[in-house]
Amino acid sequence: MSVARLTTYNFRNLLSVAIDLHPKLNFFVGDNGSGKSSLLEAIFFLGHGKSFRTSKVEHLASYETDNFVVSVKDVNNLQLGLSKHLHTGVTLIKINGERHARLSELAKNIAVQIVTPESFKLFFGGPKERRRFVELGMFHVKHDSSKQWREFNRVLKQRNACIRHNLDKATFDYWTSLFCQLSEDVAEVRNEYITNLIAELPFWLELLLPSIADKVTVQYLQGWPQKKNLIDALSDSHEREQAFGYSIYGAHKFDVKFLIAKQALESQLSRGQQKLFLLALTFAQAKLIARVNRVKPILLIDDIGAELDANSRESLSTALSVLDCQVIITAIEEGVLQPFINNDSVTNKESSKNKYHMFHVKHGGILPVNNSVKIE
Ligand SMILES: Nc1ncnc2c1ncn2[C@@H]1O[C@H](COP(=O)(O)OP(=O)(O)OP(=O)(O)O)[C@@H](O)[C@H]1O
Repeated sequence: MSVARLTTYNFRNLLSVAIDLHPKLNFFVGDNGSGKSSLLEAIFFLGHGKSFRTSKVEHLASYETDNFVVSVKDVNNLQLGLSKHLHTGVTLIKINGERHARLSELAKNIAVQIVTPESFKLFFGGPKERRRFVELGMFHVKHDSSKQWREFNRVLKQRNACIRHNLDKATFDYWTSLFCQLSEDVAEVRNEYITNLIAELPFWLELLLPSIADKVTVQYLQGWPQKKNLIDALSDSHEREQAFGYSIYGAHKFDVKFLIAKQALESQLSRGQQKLFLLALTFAQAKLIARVNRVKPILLIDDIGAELDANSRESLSTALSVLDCQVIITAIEEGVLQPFINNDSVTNKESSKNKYHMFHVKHGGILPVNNSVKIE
């Protein structure tokens, strides 16, 4: 999907927004605290039903308001809307005016990916961000995986309760057996997804980080020792589990490791290079989502100037032109956008006017900049 019109109401500090977006390239420029990330957050919220920076959805409503709305329309007039009423807790999902019960219905029409300065810093630290990244991709590529994942988490909770309360052996064995089976199932689906993702990666690394492209290896760690059955690994670690009070192995403990010439990526690459690596991975995921789901993702890049020098932004601009998705970029200074604005392959060659849309963001208000012409 490519958003033609975005409207928001009572979202963070944004004044009521109703703007027309370019099908490919959009820039939002403004000072710190003007509302740029809030705008990306609104689009992200529509794609995921949650924020990328807080787990408290109530924080998304403008101060002293009780509800907020985000809706979009594409060029074919497909309308998607998501609103939240804080007082009742009700989330309203609408597709072409009709109510739907599940977010997965929205996800069939819209896929949103985001890269922020924080996401790249976290990505190469602990496993939490990498798990979130993989889960996001699987949500769009393997629709049944959400159901399987919910069931897995239900069983994990039961098994953890057995460990914590030291329940009888029969009950414990029952939940352990179910837990192992579901872990194996989840790990298999995930393995297939990660294999497909890794296959897309070299192309984007060649564009963004050519000097290390042929030195990268990616390892999928399933969540328990690779050479052991989960049931054996669990029984060998029974005492440790009891000391911790939760399941120390299983599909929830998966991770993905990135190595450069067999060394951990974070010890080999500079911060800017790590950001380019995460972008390459995000583009690989976007391509996979577009291929399998037949919905082109919308890519949000917050604060494009952070960590990237002019050469890196140049390479990124070339990669974006190949990606062929709608991209929404924020920046504090207009100057950092030059490589994107001047790249003729990124922008529409047929018309020098309809290259991109640029907006200035100020105190929550969003103003289109004149020379970025609206698509009629
Ligand atoms: N629920 C809310 N209602 C109204 N204003 C809010 C709410 N939550 C946050 N704000 C304010 O919204 C402003 C915009 O924040 P936002 O993160 O979107 O800025 P930004 O333009 O991305 O800034 P930066 O360049 O520093 O990242 C901040 O000043 C913040 O205090």
